[in-house]
Amino acid sequence: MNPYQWVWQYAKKSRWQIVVALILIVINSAGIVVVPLLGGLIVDRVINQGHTQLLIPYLAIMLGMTLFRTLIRYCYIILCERIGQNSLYNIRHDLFTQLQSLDYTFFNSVTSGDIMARLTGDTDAIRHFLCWVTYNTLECVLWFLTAIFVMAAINWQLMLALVILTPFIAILTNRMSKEAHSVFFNIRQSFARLNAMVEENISGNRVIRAFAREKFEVQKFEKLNRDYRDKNMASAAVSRRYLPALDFLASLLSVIVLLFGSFLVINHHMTLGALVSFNGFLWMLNQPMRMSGWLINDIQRFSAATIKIRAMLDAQPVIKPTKNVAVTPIKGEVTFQHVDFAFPDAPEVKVLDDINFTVKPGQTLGILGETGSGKSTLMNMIARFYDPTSGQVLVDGRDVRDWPAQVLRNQTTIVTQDLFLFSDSIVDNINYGNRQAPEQFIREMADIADANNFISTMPDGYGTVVGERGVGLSGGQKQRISLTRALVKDPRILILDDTTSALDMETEATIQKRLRKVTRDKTVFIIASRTSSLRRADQIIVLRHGRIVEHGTHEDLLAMDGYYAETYRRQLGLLKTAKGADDLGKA
Ligand SMILES: Nc1ncnc2c1ncn2[C@@H]1O[C@H](COP(=O)(O)OP(=O)(O)OP(=O)(O)O)[C@@H](O)[C@H]1O
Repeated sequence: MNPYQWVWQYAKKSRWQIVVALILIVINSAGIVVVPLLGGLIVDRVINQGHTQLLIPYLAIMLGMTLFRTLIRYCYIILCERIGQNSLYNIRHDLFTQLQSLDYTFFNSVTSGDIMARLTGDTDAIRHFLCWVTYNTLECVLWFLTAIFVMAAINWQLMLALVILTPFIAILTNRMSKEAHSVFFNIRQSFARLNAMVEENISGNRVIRAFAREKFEVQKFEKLNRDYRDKNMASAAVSRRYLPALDFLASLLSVIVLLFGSFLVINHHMTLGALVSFNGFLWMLNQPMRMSGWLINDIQRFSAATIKIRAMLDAQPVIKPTKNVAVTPIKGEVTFQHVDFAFPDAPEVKVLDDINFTVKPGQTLGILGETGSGKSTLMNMIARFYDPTSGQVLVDGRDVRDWPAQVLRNQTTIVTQDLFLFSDSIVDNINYGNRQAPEQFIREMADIADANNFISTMPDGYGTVVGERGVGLSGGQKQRISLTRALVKDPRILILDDTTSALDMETEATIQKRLRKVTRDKTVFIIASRTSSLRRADQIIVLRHGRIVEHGTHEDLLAMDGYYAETYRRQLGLLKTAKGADDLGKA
């Protein structure tokens, strides 16, 4: 499908408006011939033959026609704007809906700046095409054809003299179109890189300030900014090369008309009025030639934009939706059977290697492992954010690929390390997964997560609006709000990925104690680096390089005297030291 067929899918929803706009454009272009024709008649009949009584009617018709055409042009410009905006509304809708259906694999491979470029700059190029380029191109084509037809009717020899230039115009516009295509694609890529950098700079502003790297950031921006400017200059260079030539050819038309036209008038092959009319039509050939360069640029910008937008619309989620499965309530038993996993961009690196375990509803599985050992990836497989490369993940004995993703995700909640809060009120952040949650329930859950106290002391309590990504809250406060949000959703499977790492041990212990009460019938996974958070789990696994190297209860693992036991002893030792120091301080 070429870019025009693709955009037609959206534009055709306004097909009646398009038909009306087309009719109006044709009427307007036909009406354009009246003024030059009357100009010729005024010379021949009023000036040469002395029919002065005709001057006022001719002028009145000229004025009336000009007003009529202005009105008609106004109407189709409005219509084109409407068609363009409506099409764009649907394109944006499809893009955003598609964005929601894409999975982690897509977001791992595209920067948010690039996505933003598609949703803003690229859609604007399409709007400009539909709202402006279309009717201007159509006008140019119609004027050009009408002019050729009418001018040939006035004097075909003179018209033939002008046709000599046509091959040159065709060669120039064709060459310009080809060069402009790659130039605009490069501009588009450069704009996406610039956007991505600015987006990252804004999200990472705290890190930049903390490391005092503002100058470095400015230099980084300057490099991309320069690249963007240079790419735009390259586009200007294409215009510079071709537009003067097109302008020259357009001006050459006047020279040919005056030269050859005067010769025809002098030799009585043409009246002076006919030459005036002919000359009056000349701008209808000139104008399209001059405009063609600009229109080609805009068409190529549109074409480059559609490539990026269509790539996003055509992207397929790696996680395929499940078809025709009976939906039953989830109980929460989770089984991993010989699960291997590698990311698509590094298929040779096994991030998970032969993982096996079963967790029953009501049980808790603790996970310990060095950083990068695969803990978060393992958890992401339960709600099917990734599918195993081999082996099976089962929920209630059924492969997760046979559960509708919506059902699975509704009943599985992950409190991720990357705490994300919307710039909304605290209550709207908390009930994000359960909009109908009663106020009392929200407060109870907030109490369990030890969030109720600090939320109640905030200026507007639960109605307090937090900044973007939770700005204005401490790391521990964000963790507690995220935990409350997960509890309010009341899922069957709860995954806590280092959720209480920012809290002091005492608060963490209190939360864990309260949590046990509400998670009695749930399946809980706790990823933690403190063994104190894991010791009460029914089973604990230790991951190393994606493999389970230890598996059992707290006591089993201590008896094994491996990584867990060593970590436990080290942390206990630290604890004792801290307590000893505390006692010393008190003394
Ligand atoms: N999108 C990705 N593409 C390729 N490799 C990835 C991707 N995400 C993570 N990895 C790699 O997979 C491995 C496991 O990552 P994972 O986030 O699961 O570790 P983790 O044990 O949760 O670490 P941490 O304790 O630091 O959170 C790491 O080596 C990491 O570099």
